[in-house]
Amino acid sequence: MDALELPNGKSNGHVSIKTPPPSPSPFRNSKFFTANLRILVTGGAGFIGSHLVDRLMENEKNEVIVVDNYFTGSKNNLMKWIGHPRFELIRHDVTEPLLIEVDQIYHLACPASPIFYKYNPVKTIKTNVIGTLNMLGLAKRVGARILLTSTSEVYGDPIQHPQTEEYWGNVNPIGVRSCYDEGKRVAETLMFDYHRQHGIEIRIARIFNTYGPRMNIDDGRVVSNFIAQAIRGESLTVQEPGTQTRSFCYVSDQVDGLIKLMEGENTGPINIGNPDEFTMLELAENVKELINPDIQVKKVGNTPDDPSQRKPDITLAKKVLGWSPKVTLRDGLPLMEEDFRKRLGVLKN
Ligand SMILES: NC(=O)c1ccc[n+]([C@@H]2O[C@H](COP(=O)([O-])OP(=O)(O)OC[C@H]3O[C@@H](n4cnc5c(N)ncnc54)[C@H](O)[C@@H]3O)[C@@H](O)[C@H]2O)c1
Ligand SMILES: O=C(O)[C@H]1O[C@H](OP(=O)(O)OP(=O)(O)OC[C@H]2O[C@@H](n3ccc(=O)[nH]c3=O)[C@H](O)[C@@H]2O)[C@H](O)[C@@H](O)[C@@H]1O
Repeated sequence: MDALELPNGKSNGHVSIKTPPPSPSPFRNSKFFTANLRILVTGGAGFIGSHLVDRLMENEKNEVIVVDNYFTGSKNNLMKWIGHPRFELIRHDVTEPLLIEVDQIYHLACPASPIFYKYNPVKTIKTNVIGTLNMLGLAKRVGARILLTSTSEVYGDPIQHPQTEEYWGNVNPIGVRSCYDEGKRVAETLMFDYHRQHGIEIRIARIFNTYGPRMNIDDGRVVSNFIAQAIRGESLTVQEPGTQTRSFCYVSDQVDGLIKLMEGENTGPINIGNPDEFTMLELAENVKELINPDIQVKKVGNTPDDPSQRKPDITLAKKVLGWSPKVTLRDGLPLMEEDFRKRLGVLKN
């Protein structure tokens, strides 16, 4: 007896397939690479985030997903990656939950310049607390390793100088900067509680003042202010007293440190910064000499709770990450000047 043919082309026990199987989905052929790691960068459209994305994308085994709400960041910073098969950009606010499958999370999303984080302080706290909770929840669900970009501001107006990671800080809990520095302190606490309670793999970087190309021209932070002012021929606005100090790290060094921390075995917190310390008056003199010797330096009023001194002790970073910064301020400033001149459309004489 002949095999009985069924409507789907198969037979009742005897093999008799009339039509060939459908060809595989054309999307199968578009998977021409196998990614080893899928990496999420929150705040990846911002200054440090976009430089980090550039470095991560250099590795052909990485797939990078950026989420950003564009509060201080911009698609322009990621233009060269838009449309790349290993890259994805999502407009998303980290204060809302995110469902996604990733292996690593670099959690940078948070306004960083004082004028922007003070603009909507409640939103800054929500970003630091609810945003970090959401990213930790995501890390827990998918088993991803998560790195938080914390800040030297967790040391407040430090009494210990230079600052080691053991120092607990001197922070005003109710001041105008608290949304940021207390927000980051809670974010660090959440990271450690998820680590202890749920075994999440965490990394915490305490970043010290980082500068470089792609900072917003009107970002309000001191290096971008001075460079834009020098190029425009305006006076450099040194906030009083001018003897307060900061230690400036070039962005490529910062990104090296963050990647080493993520790849290494130490949870942190680890200071990532350049220990070369300058007063604001010294910074202004450097900018003047390198960019425009004709400009004036003028003293202007300061804002409350401005830390009077800041310098990282990077012994731990050197020891456990084998990391130390390479770019001096005098080498980094001209690189930033070049970028600012291009964007401002003012060529060097
Ligand atoms: N640059 C520094 O000197 C410095 C120092 C210490 C710590 N940090 C930390 O490093 C990170 C990056 O700083 P940056 O200098 O690149 O600042 P940035 O302002 O250029 O970048 C922050 C990015 O986060 C995005 N963002 C803000 N709130 C968000 C939200 N709710 N949801 C999604 N995206 C959001 C912004 O749009 C922006 O793209 C921040 O977490 C900051 O606190 C920076
Ligand atoms: O590195 C850090 O941990 C933190 O440092 C900075 O905060 P701050 O150091 O106050 O940054 P700036 O606004 O650049 O101010 C630095 C110093 O320059 C002074 N300043 C600022 C602007 C200006 O035009 N002139 C001027 O003298 C300020 O008074 C302050 O003493 C960043 O804003 C934070 O994102 C970051 O977390």
